[in-house]
Amino acid sequence: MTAETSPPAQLSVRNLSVRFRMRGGRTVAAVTDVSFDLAAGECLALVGESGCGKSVLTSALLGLLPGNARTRGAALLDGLDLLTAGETALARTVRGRRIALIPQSPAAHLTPVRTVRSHLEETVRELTGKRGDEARVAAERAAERAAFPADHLDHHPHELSGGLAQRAATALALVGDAPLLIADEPTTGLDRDLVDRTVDELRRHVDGGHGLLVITHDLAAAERVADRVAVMYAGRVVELADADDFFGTPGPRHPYARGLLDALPERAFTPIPGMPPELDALPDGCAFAPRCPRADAACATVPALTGAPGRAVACHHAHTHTPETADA
Ligand SMILES: Nc1ncnc2c1ncn2[C@@H]1O[C@H](COP(=O)(O)OP(=O)(O)OP(=O)(O)O)[C@@H](O)[C@H]1O
Repeated sequence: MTAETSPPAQLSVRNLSVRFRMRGGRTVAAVTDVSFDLAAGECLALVGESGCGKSVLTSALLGLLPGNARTRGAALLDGLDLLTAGETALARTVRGRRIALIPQSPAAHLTPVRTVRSHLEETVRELTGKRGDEARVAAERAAERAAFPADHLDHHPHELSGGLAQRAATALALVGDAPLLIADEPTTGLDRDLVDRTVDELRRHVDGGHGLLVITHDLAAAERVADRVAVMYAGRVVELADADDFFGTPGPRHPYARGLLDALPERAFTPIPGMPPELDALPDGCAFAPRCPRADAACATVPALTGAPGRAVACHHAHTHTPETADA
């Protein structure tokens, strides 16, 4: 898809950076210069190894960063800059209403003394104004969509397995019908059948016109749900690709993204050697260079992300996608 034919962005993130100030003057560069657009009716999957900044990025969008964080850049949601909107606007008009979140640790977001039904009905009342039977039906419908079993609706959070808490969190996020959904590892703790069921429900949500930013380690789930994929490494987006090209032919262009796919058991099952860098001690040039088979002197400078939104890459030695050299 070229920039000219792209649908209008619902969420437009521009040069977003997040820094944490630590004791002793250390700075953690958790997110650096991230830019992407997300349209209504589109799913973007954010993938990358643990600690690369995926959750910090979503916390920044929702105004949920701790006090030692500093942000730069912009994140426009239908024109409202989420980074400068202020806590009152975010709490009253954004969280739950314009952006719903499936959080990474759902059990921690449920109140221990209340049942799942009570959580769901209260959220329905608060976000939609429905009352009584109407609220009950809407709550049960959301539970069903999230594959949360009706006979567990009157259970308390401590009575739920990790997988059930995950599905309760998904139901809660669907209830308000927010135009944008952010799902942070929505399939953790689910077996493969339930992963597929959850992912397919999320896809239906997208096909109904909602935007979805899904963060996942599960590349099979990403392949099933996403229109585009953003690969993060050491706080930066290093590749932004159409999902069909990325998972199929011609495949990823960034050596790190190729390594992620090659590490899958169903592919080459070859792990990427080495470890990601510490985010408070990043190298000067490309952060992937120490692990990269293609690195040379050019990698002493950080490569910019260049190219159309469906095939952008930040690498001095990206794999090329001309018909003759599709595998180069
Ligand atoms: N409050 C904080 N203070 C300092 N550093 C933080 C803070 N929160 C997160 N970080 C650091 O920011 C980096 C990015 O963390 P983040 O949780 O976004 O990674 P992630 O890609 O979501 O990982 P995972 O997939 O394991 O959730 C990590 O190095 C983490 O230690």
